Amino acid sequence: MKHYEANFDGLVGPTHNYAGLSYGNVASLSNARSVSSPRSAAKQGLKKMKALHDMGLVQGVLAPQERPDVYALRRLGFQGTDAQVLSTAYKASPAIFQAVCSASSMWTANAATVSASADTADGRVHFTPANLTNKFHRSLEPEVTGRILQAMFKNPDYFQHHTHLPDNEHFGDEGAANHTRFCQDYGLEGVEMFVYGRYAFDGSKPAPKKYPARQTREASEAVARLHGLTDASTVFVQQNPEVIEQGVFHNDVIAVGNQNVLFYHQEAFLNTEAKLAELEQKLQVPMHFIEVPTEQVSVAEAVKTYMFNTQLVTLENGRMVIIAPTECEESAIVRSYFEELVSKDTPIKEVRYFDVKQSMRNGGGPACLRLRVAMNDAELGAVNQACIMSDALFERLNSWVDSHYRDELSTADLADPQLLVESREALDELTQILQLGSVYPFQR
Ligand SMILES: N=C(N)NCCC[C@H](NC(=O)CCC(=O)O)C(=O)O
Repeated sequence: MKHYEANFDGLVGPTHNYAGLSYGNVASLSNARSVSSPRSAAKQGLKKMKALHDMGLVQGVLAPQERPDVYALRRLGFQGTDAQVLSTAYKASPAIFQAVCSASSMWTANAATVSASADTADGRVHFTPANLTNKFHRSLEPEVTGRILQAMFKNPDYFQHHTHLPDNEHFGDEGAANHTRFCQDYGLEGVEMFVYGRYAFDGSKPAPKKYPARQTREASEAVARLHGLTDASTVFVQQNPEVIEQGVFHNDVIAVGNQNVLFYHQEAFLNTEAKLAELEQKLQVPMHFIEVPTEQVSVAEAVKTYMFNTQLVTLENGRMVIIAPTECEESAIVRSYFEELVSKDTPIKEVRYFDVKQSMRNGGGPACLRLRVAMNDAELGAVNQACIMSDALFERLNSWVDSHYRDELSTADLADPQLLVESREALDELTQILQLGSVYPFQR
């Protein structure tokens, strides 16, 4: 039996825009109101997916959500035809209006937490969509995310889907961005590391004061319980509140792991030494802990370049490759750090740079764009094959983007009622391409 770690990347939606919606996310705030290009954003994402497919990895596609979210506006009391709802909301409350237009579901590292069948009590792959309660625009995602995941991972013999956690900040859950699975091999039992920013029910514990800690310890524990993980196969680690204050709004902005490698910044965690010792002891496999010292790369430089928001993937020959954004190549500090890293005695042997600038401007690097699912042959065979990248699907999706996406979008363009029509036409066709069925509210 073979085992894989598949990456399911979020397809950028037709309303991709920069609205400055994420307090605590430096890039989102500093690029607010810039003009975006949904077409080139979607194509940059597709190029990365195709490149990983060409590297011999299993690559999948996760569909975006329906935006503008007219249903959310109706829940908030805006009435009339869809066009009237959009125009009255835009005039009455542009900030709420922009929030319901965000294409933020593209960052599928926040779509869900996924546990491999080798780790779970019932031997199935478990999925819990993230509730994303900390940001209104992201809290609109979990229901449709759950439906899309169920349409992709349908077979109940292999896949178990949970409802997202209660929609309250006490159980704020941001999904796989704060979760990393370590293992010797993808098919063997691993240890799942859950990283949280604060305790919800204990105010005496450390927490950031300025920027929000989006993930709570209680949420992480609830997901581990739902997935049937044992104490022996989990480690709960708190993020250093000081890095949250510097723009590390998810742990995947400051650390990335794969198999028995953890690549992380010196300041990423609290109680680092004891927690990493616990991880290694539970995994019972020697770990490569690659710690980047502050004196070599500051937290600010790491946040600016997203050197940890990288994908660490294992090729068939066993070599690990870092998939990094071009911002890392453009930084003399980070580029030379990587040059030195690949010459050292660790499994990481190469760095490949990708232009995902359209996503980076909203604080989303290569790692944000993908959801990892470790699977064996039988599980992979049970996945909806229309969602698995191939040369043909790459061509098909590129021409789909060409025929439906705009070249440019400013925040004012979001109020154009035609954008809703275009978006729904695009998504309707997409559900046929990816064979998802009627997952969107407008289709039900
Ligand atoms: N680190 C990971 N895994 N994901 C990145 C998510 C970026 C996203 N940005 C936004 O939602 C900005 C949207 C705007 O400002 O228009 C967020 O902050 O939740």
